[in-house]
Amino acid sequence: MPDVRAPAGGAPGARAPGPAVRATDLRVVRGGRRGTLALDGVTLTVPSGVIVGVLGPSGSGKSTLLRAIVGVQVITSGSIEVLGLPAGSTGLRRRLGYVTQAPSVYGDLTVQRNLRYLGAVVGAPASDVGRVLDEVDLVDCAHRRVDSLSGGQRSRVSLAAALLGTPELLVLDEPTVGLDPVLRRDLWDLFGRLRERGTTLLVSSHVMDEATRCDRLLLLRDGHVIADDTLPGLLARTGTSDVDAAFLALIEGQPPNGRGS
Ligand SMILES: Nc1ncnc2c1ncn2[C@@H]1O[C@H](COP(=O)(O)OP(=O)(O)OP(=O)(O)O)[C@@H](O)[C@H]1O
Repeated sequence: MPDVRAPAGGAPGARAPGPAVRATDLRVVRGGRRGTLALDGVTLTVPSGVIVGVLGPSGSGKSTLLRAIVGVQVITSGSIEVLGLPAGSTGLRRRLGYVTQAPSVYGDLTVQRNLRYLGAVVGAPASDVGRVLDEVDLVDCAHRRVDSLSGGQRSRVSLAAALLGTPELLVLDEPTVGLDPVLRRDLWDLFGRLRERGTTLLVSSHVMDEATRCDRLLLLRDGHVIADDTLPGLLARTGTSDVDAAFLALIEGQPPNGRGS
């Protein structure tokens, strides 16, 4: 299944008041009853109109948190509200864009046909196809089959699909994996432009230096949020000069498994 997304509803510029996401004491067990406690009492608020970086080591719960926010993850307890509605509500389908780590477009169709099809599914105007191709810098690849593209190009097609309909909240799970430094920079520039027009972005990464491009950071470890702060706030609080060092300083103050704060 491609990205579980939804195009923007309402008039341009009409944004939901209040935070984009509010989670309270969220617990998620993955893999059945005897499975893994992937999120363990997560409480957080994501303000609207900002870029929030969701950072943490592999297995810390980043994807699970994003899945819970877009409503594709069964939660065990707690609550999660997105754009003022319970996560997973039908009313959110047209207001969210979600890009997973897995390919989310059809390999045997051209880029343009994918976008036309996915745009029609979410009710985006036909003119959106040209706009999103331009935004992800894939105009020259419009008529190529997706399975002939490089990995980086393919992930930009998925991102283009998520931009169809101008969603209010974009949830991107490790969108820069496998991209070279130039493409990564271009993508972060695009995220900045999207933020300027009022979109809220939640972007997961385990590349800590991408933190410098975010307005706020959520640091996860073993299913816990160990920091929810701006980068300057985080560095000041930990007396460190980069996110890696801040992360280490935070976990050094915790018991094993990060069950401390
Ligand atoms: N389908 C699943 N069944 C059982 N356990 C799972 C499943 N998916 C994830 N988990 C477990 O849930 C925990 C959180 O995983 P999650 O994928 O959310 O982490 P992540 O921070 O996104 O990792 P990565 O950076 O490697 O993608 C991990 O312990 C993982 O092993």
